[in-house]
Amino acid sequence: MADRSTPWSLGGALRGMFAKATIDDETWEDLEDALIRADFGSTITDEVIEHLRAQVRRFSTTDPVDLKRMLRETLEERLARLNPTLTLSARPAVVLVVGVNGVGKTTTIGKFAKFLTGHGRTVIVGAADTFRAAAVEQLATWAERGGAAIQRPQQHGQDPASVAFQTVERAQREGIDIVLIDTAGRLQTKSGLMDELSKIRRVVEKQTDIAEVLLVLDATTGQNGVAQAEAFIQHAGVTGLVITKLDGSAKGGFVIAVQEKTGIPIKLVGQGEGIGDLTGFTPHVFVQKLVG
Ligand SMILES: Nc1nc2c(ncn2[C@@H]2O[C@H](COP(=O)(O)OP(=O)(O)OP(=O)(O)O)[C@@H](O)[C@H]2O)c(=O)[nH]1
Repeated sequence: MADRSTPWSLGGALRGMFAKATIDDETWEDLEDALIRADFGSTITDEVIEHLRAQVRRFSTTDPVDLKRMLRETLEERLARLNPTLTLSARPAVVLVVGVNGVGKTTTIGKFAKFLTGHGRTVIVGAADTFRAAAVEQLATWAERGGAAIQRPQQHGQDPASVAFQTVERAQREGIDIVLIDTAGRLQTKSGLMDELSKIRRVVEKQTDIAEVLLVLDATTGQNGVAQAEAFIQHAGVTGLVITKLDGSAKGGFVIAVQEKTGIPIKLVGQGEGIGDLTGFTPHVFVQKLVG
């Protein structure tokens, strides 16, 4: 993760508590407040506190430094229950990128392309959000910055599934390693959107397996954003989450809550508007920055 100040860190909220000589009632109240404010949600907060109280009793410690270490271990253990590794070994590996408008899908595709080309992979982006010409142009700009080729719709409003098909076909013909397909975030109806996604899936699956379906979520919207993305979680066969805009969020606990709530692993994290501001997700590194 980029080395910069993290607004989502619990460091400030926990500082007073860990500066004390011993663990007391106030320590537990402060910890609970800090977790709730960071958007862990009440269930995870209660479970974490209960687990830590039991640990503190078990090891008969009164030292806040021990408590801090236990907090890190507990959060890391919870985050590490799911595997954050991207499965991109197929040739080509096809990745569908889904999510509601405005969460940072286009930007994420550009950053992800850059990340992959930086690791020596060749990438093509498919513009399967075909109804907004401006969206195609914006995607083309990001694809170019990421060092990726782009498959554009041949006419306005072309069937998104046919653009996806042509993108995969071109990757197969030209020996391109990774296909990133941008999809629409908003249609008239949710069922229309889900039908469109299933059609893309059906068409592509005739050509090759789909390697990943990545759902992009905006960290600044917290739990509300998860509710908005519910249809994707239910129907789109999501294999991984991308959390964007973590740099502008004070809700570090959202990262843990969202993974537990959806049961889907976080695979990428965006922390800025620059092309280099996307990294893989490493629970150990994340928790170090979260707890301090
Ligand atoms: N600070 C910050 N801003 C981000 C991040 N990712 C995306 N953004 C910004 O969020 C806004 C929306 O990003 P887009 O990539 O256009 O989002 P989209 O989901 O494709 O939206 P539509 O094009 O409307 O479908 C842009 O202003 C981006 O610069 C991030 O990790 N951090």
